[in-house]
Amino acid sequence: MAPPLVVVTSDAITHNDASWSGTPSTYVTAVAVSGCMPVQLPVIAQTLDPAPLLDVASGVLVTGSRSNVHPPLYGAEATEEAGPYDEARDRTTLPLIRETLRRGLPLLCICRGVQELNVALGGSLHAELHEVEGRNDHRSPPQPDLDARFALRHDVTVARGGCLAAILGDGPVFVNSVHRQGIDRIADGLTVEALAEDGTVEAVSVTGARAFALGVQWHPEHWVRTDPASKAIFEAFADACRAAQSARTKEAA
Ligand SMILES: N[C@@H](CCC(=O)NCCCC(=O)O)C(=O)O
Repeated sequence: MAPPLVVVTSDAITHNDASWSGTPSTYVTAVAVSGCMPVQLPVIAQTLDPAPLLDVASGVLVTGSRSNVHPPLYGAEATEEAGPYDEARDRTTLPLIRETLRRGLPLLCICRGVQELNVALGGSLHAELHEVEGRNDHRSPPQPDLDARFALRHDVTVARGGCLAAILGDGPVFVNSVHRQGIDRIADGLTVEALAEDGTVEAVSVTGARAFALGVQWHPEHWVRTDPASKAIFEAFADACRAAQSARTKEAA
């Protein structure tokens, strides 16, 4: 059987003075090394309806990005300081998340992706997490060495008996941290799956989802080949995508 198709989100970027749509290769590579075929959903000025792609896909990966979710989408003010923004991405990913869940397709959301998941379902974000009383600074110092920027840096506590515990076990997990924003008001349809020691929500699942539906604030894609927890998350997602593909094949028979 051909590998399951996994939709991977993109960002609106500028490259060689032109508008491009793209995503870091680490996300595409993590999907591929997990045995699935990544298919990038482009972000352009005209909002694309993902339905034709979701009709043949077996999963969706919503990637991280330096850009921030546009604050009016969760009732906050779009100040210049709270940017950069990527409204074209927001217009693409929020409906994509809701449609993926409606169809019961596997969904993995990473960093900006978990923030989009929370906003798509009605939650809100802290724009500057490090300025919130009692919270740590979850940013990674900007540096050209990606392995240093995405180095594993702090423990998160996995909620006992939850979806993430079924993948990683109940103990602490050592993760990286490359985010300035974080979940504030958690959407009604989400269950907390992991917390940082300062109370920051580090992972959620979609309550009662028909398939794998997990969001993590850290970046398992970066260490998918070498870090057991990172690999386990992508393997569990890929297994869910293979199951979705098999179910679609049986339905079509
Ligand atoms: N912009 C959001 C989400 C952060 C995120 O997805 N980080 C990915 C890596 C960004 C980089 O390459 O620096 C936030 O800041 O919370």
